[in-house]
Amino acid sequence: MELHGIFVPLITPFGPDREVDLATLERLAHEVLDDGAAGLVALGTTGEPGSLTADEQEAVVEVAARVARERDAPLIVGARADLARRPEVTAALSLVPPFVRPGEAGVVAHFEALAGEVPLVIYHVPYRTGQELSVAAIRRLAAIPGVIGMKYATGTVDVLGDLPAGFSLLGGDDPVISPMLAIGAHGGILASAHVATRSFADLAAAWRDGDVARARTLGGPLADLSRALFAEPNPTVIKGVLHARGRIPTAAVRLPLLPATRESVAEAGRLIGHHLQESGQRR
Ligand SMILES: O=C(O)C1=N[C@H](C(=O)O)C[C@H](O)C1
Repeated sequence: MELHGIFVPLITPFGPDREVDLATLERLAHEVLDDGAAGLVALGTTGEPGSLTADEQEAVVEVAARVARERDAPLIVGARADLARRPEVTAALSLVPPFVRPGEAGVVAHFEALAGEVPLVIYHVPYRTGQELSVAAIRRLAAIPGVIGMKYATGTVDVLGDLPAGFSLLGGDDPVISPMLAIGAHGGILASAHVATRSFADLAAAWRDGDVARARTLGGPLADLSRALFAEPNPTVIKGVLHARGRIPTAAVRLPLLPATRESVAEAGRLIGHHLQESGQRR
């Protein structure tokens, strides 16, 4: 199974009392699919899963699964492997074991033991986990039956060479998605794509189709936009912007996150407003 295109890791919208707003979550999920997202991610980092109760996590996955079913869209679920055992779930997003730094052999053994019932997309994000992986280790992981892809977020663009057929490389660092797609990534998991989703989807399509001129035209402005959206811890600025644009009822986040500053939200909002106007998009 190959995963292509742009997956949006959904934020978790909160209401005035910081309660999870499931109706808004459902609308957001439909909106990004309407605008060209290839699929959804529930309970990615962007969804603040560590700040949700077990019941809230289940409710979020329930909503995402309903939308995925209705729209026949792929769904990747992070945070809890048990929630990925649903017919609507395409794969579990499974983090390289954080903090422990088990070494490459340990990481490979971990995923060999984990792979089975639910297809896995490995989330490689060394600046969060503390565990680097060489190209050789990534190739060993890609060869494990049941591992169908990797969300690659090293902060840089690395050439990984030929990976097994059916293994999907998905960029996970928003500002460098264009160069990642240029060197062969199949798509991306991008919180930035909550806004200007159509442009991110077009960027992935342009690189896939070899339309380099179009890809270059889109890649620069989208990198600037992503940098502005990540000026403070994710998803604080994105929530600020979505709120300012009337798409979610509050910009609230839960601790340990604090709301983004007015300046960061204003700067990201300015770039987004400009991009949407230029490209004739509504959101
Ligand atoms: O939620 C995710 O999955 C993502 N997490 C990354 C992060 O917060 O560092 C960013 C990426 O856009 C999606």
